[in-house]
Amino acid sequence: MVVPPTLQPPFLLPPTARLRHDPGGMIPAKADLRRALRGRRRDFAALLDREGRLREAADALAAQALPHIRDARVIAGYWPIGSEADPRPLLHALHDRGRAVALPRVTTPESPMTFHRWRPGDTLVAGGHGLLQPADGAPALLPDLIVTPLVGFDRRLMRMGQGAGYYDRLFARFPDIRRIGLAWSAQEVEEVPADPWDMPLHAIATEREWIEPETA
Ligand SMILES: Nc1nc2c(c(=O)[nH]1)N(C=O)[C@@H](CNc1ccc(C(=O)N[C@@H](CCC(=O)O)C(=O)O)cc1)CN2
Ligand SMILES: Nc1ncnc2c1ncn2[C@@H]1O[C@H](COP(=O)(O)OP(=O)(O)OP(=O)(O)O)[C@@H](O)[C@H]1O
Repeated sequence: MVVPPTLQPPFLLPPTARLRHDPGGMIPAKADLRRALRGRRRDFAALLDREGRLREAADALAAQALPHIRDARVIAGYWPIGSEADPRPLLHALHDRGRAVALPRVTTPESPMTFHRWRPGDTLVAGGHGLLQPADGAPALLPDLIVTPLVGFDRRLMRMGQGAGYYDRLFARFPDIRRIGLAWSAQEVEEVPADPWDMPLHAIATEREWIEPETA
């Protein structure tokens, strides 16, 4: 029997968290907000692009994040798709400083995301959703810091991603690994609707600032 994806068990959740907690009838809110925020991110990146400032913004993002994450030894980043905050200058800077850098690889929706070594110039392989991922031969690495792309975030350091659950499941499995979000400043909202399984980030970098609990 083929089980529809929505009925597959969320394996890592405690039984009480399996039913969506939705006291105020908020379930559509998350999907609506995700759509709105993707639109806002696209508009913001398009504006930067029109002004010829995308590279400058990516450099500013790297400058905000680098001082706070350069102590990590193995950093998991991501290869940007669409209008995501561009972490590439940051990944190059980390590599230049002798850090190991890894990129995510996903296969099926159920399989956990894995991380594989990336070095400048490595060939990446097309995955679904426009993703470029490390090739089969790239060695798997266990990061001590994860840099995650965001669709939206708030000052409590709660995040919203693609909604596929890859990062949620990863964070539940490795709660001790530092979780740093990257976003364009335009992706901030007053409050991301949080589900029981959502784990806050330790910090967020935008092209404008570094946001930590003390400064939030
Ligand atoms: N750059 C990047 N790499 C990543 C992720 C990500 O969000 N960004 N992932 C995070 O999980 C994993 C891949 N999973 C993904 C799951 C769903 C969609 C997705 O639904 N994409 C939309 C396009 C969204 C947009 O235009 O912004 C789609 O295909 O319709 C993308 C990636 C690992 N690698
Ligand atoms: N710890 C977990 N174990 C198993 N499934 C999980 C876990 N956490 C979340 N999920 C599932 O992942 C799906 C995506 O959740 P959510 O809408 O919160 O995504 P998100 O906040 O955009 O994050 P992501 O970047 O991980 O996609 C939900 O269907 C949820 O049931």
